[in-house]
Amino acid sequence: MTGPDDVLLVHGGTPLEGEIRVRGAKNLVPKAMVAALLGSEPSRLRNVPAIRDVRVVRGLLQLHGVTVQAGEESGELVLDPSKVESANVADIDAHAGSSRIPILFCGPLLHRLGHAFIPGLGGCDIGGRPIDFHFDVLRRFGAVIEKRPEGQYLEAPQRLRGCKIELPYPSVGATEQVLLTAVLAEGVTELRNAAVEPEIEDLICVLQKMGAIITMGLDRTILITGVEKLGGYNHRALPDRLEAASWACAALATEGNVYVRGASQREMMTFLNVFRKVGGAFEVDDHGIRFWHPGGPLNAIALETDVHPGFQTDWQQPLVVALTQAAGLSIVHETVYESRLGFTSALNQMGAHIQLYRECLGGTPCRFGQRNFLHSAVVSGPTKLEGADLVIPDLRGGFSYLIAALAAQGTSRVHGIDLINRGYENFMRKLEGLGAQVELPAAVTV
Ligand SMILES: CC(=O)N[C@H]1[C@@H](OP(=O)(O)OP(=O)(O)OC[C@H]2O[C@@H](n3ccc(=O)[nH]c3=O)[C@H](O)[C@@H]2O)O[C@H](CO)[C@@H](O)[C@@H]1O
Ligand SMILES: C=C(OP(=O)(O)O)C(=O)O
Repeated sequence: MTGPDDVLLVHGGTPLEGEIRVRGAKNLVPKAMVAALLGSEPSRLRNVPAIRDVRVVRGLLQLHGVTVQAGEESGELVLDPSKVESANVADIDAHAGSSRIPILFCGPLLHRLGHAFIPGLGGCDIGGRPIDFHFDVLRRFGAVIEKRPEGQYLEAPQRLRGCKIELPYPSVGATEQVLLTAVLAEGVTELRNAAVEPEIEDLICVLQKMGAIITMGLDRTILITGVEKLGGYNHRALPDRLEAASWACAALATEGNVYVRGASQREMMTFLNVFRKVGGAFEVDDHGIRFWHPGGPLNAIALETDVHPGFQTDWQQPLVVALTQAAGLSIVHETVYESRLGFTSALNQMGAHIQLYRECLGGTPCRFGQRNFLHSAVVSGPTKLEGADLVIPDLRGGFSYLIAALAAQGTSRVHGIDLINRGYENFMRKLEGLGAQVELPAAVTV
């Protein structure tokens, strides 16, 4: 919801300089919290960022009788699932539209209670984002699913049973759905065409600490041998490679120099290669990565987003802003989400030259080719950006607009900044710490 407090004035033209810290990954932490539901003992999750997706999951867990308390160290949560109980449907429904994580409660709740109610999902509006794979796999385990006006109601008439599954596409969420369901199902589950993103590996580490038996094979195959009971875990969440890359792009686009404490090379190798090809400089040390613009022109590139180990789609939007400053024609082919380039029209209003196409402009024909989706872009640069009135469309698009406004000449009004809190911890404080000229209008109009 946007209101006067949800607008940020950004005075562009100042390079971002300094240091910020990233904590645990948005795309792992809420899922590790859900995993705690499967245990018979408390779990400790460390390196938890203060972002909205964590708050949403905390609320849903508490509704189901899980106590969630702050631990001893900063960013530590202690989750005790010993009194899991059914929650009131109206209370769960209050979380409708808030995040994509509620769908991952299915398996754990079916194991613990024999039933589950899942509200309508939220998440970024970057494509249709169906959940058919999730329900197909849950049915294979033996769940019965009924669509009701207020959401989805699921039952497990008997203990869920392991099965053989092949995903039509290596979906991150559907892979996690299988993992969180198979670990306590009877017998063995074989998952083919699984997603293998670093956050999935980290979730597998969490589950293994709880007592699960999971083997990651070659060729996207995962084997899970169901066990009778799981304990708790003590885990430090892997760092947020998506947030780290966003700050890297902000450093590049503003001709700045930002040290991202906590950023980890291993999970960012594909991004780092692309960053270097574009002309960005970086240096890795034991505690993080420094990103900077080394001076001179940036290079145009051809880029396709893909499932891991390809170029992560969530890196695409911030990088496109940096590409508006590169000399020549860059090609961006978005193959994961059919509508993730709509944010570029506002960049064009700021002076960028970005043309969208329905064709697959990269080397790989994707699921969206020959259909009515503007999913390829040609970015021609470099272009001077001017401040504008911007309305944030989604999480990464929102951060990209901040980058564009910071790189632009003049002042931008960025509306809907609260959306950024869903995945970027303390972004306002971080921006100010890096010297960004930003102010909330409340401070301006008083
Ligand atoms: C909370 C979280 O972790 N979000 C991430 C997760 O989203 P999420 O898990 O929702 O993304 P998926 O990997 O499932 O989606 C990938 C593609 O599969 C399609 N699909 C997916 C499920 C399904 O049932 N049917 C179907 O058709 C989607 O429409 C999309 O085109 O992985 C994405 C891909 O790395 C990231 O961009 C998101 O940041
Ligand atoms: C698409 C994203 O997230 P979600 O799946 O939570 O909408 C994202 O983090 O960029």
